[in-house]
Amino acid sequence: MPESTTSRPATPTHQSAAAAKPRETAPSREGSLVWLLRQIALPRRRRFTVTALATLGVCGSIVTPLIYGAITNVIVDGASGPEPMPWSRLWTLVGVQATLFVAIFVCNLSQGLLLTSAIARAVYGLRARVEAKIHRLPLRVLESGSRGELMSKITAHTDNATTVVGPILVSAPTSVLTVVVVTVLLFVVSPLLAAIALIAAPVSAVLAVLVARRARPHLVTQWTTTAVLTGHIEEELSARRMVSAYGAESITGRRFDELNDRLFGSVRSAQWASGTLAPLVTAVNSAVFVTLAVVGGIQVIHGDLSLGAAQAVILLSQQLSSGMRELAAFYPRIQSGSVSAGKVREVLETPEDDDHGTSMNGGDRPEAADIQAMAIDGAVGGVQTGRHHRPPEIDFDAVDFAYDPETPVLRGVSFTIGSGSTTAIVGSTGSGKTTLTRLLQAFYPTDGGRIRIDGTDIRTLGRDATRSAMAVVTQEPWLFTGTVRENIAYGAPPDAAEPAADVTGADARLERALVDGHVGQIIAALPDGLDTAVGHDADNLSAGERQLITVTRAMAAEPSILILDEATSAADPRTELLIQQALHRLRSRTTTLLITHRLATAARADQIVVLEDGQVVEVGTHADLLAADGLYARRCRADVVTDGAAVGSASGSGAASGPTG
Ligand SMILES: Nc1ncnc2c1ncn2[C@@H]1O[C@H](COP(=O)(O)OP(=O)(O)OP(=O)(O)O)[C@@H](O)[C@H]1O
Repeated sequence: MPESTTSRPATPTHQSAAAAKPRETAPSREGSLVWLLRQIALPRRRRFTVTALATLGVCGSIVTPLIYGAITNVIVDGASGPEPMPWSRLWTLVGVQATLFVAIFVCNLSQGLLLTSAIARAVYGLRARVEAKIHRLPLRVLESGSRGELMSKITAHTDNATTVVGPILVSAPTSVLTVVVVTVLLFVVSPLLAAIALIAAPVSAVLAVLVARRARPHLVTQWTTTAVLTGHIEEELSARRMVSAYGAESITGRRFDELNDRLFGSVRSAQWASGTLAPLVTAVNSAVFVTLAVVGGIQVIHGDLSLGAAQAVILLSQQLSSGMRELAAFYPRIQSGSVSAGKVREVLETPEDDDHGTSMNGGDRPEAADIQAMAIDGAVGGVQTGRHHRPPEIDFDAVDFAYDPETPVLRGVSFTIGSGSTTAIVGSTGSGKTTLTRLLQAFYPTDGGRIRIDGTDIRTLGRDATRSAMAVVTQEPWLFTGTVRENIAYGAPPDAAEPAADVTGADARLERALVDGHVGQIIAALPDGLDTAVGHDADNLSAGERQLITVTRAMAAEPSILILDEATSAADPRTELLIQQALHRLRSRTTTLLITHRLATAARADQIVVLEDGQVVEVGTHADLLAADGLYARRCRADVVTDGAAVGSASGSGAASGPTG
């Protein structure tokens, strides 16, 4: 739902690296292509029509040299023989030839159009499947891979893989058909000339294999480097201010140059390798062509062959060589396509979250309808409509978790957040606070223990039902390209079940959130108010403004569970107070998990959980914890010393009195 950005760059771990490797061995080249054709699966009738049209086109083209030959013979006989010129026969042949040209044109054109549109549709579907799959991949897989590589798989590799579909389905079979039929015809017309013409075939095939073998490693390097370069540029753009601040342009520039050089080298080598094929095959064919012309001419002089037949042989041999050239060029293309098909396959065959298969709990997972009913009843909330009656209770029960099996992050964490209450998690850096929120959002399964929402294990609820109840605001607010209004309304979409009927409801939620979020003043100061465009990095807004907009978006969602992870860290104390007051008003409808380093903020929560080194060391209200004089109390005293600001005494606890947030 509204926001689920994580605030920390991914740290690859042993476990995640293993998870990122979807298969031990890369799929075989043939395997990838067969797999790709299965994915593309053009409709049978369309395939049949395209094949029939292509076959007719090829047959028409093959017949034309024979008709040319017949026309030549009629003219030669009519001009030099005793009989007068058979004009009607000549015009008939010319008419047949002209009709054939038109028919070939129509067949080739309609075949090309039908095939192109069918492939474009199939690619559209394939790209959509890859995109949808990305959302179902376990987070570990996404965290461990490079973003550039993933982007390449979704865009460039998907496109490149599908460029081989047309050649596999149509060009290659029609080229084979041309070569076979032309060879047979050549043998019928003149076995000697046919044998000479065929010399080119094995030579071209051997050349194609040798060239493709040389090109393949360069193609692989080209694709891998393109992916790394894309990732590097993306990273450079998103961190451009930091890069400038540290004067690190030369460092990133050097890395860019290095990758650019590598890409240039691999592209040049791949093109050098595959570029030699066409001229080599053409040279072989030219030699064969000259030989045919000489031998055919001698046969005509000796009267062993008519002039028309010799002409037909030469034209047929041209068709033979162009068919073979196409087949030779097909091989490197297949190589490049198969590399890309393998990459796309890797994504689509990566095992998904358990959640999308069977529940870890086996058979006791509720049906979708049950979950919906629970959501409407308020059991798992109803973020989008605010239909829930009672915010849920959340129970962390002996939760263990590790990103990397060697390094436990959470150990036996247990605490309960009462319905409609606010629990603040405090603890040192790296103690596991954000990790707790990620587990609650079902981004990772727990290694031990349970997390329950109103008594139901979230693994039983399923990922989507669990998250549908939540709104999350992190310390690094995520805004998408659009207007401020769209960014806030993202949290309050119309009811999916009745979108038309709920437009007013969504508007009302948006208005309410604007008032509650206290963003009115800020929005009024923006050039176009609510319609101010927000760029990708929201550079035109301050960090505090961005946070305020994301908090407002979360409010517009009217969630039954609200997760605030250092959500107001960039806001000034007055703005923070306003946000806290607004969040306080949500309290009766929302169960809140609040992560903060500001103890003054934590002090106002109903319950404070102190986390140290992945373990709960203290739980209680601000007053309880001060009275216990443990770690929390010591931190409060240290805060007073360092900040000069009192967090609050036991008697003045904000737990019951103040706003939360
Ligand atoms: N995606 C990840 N992969 C591997 N290790 C991670 C990942 N995210 C966090 N960690 C590690 O888990 C531990 C707990 O991190 P977490 O973000 O939960 O701490 P935190 O208490 O929220 O810290 P902070 O107060 O700095 O935000 C840290 O040691 C961190 O390095």
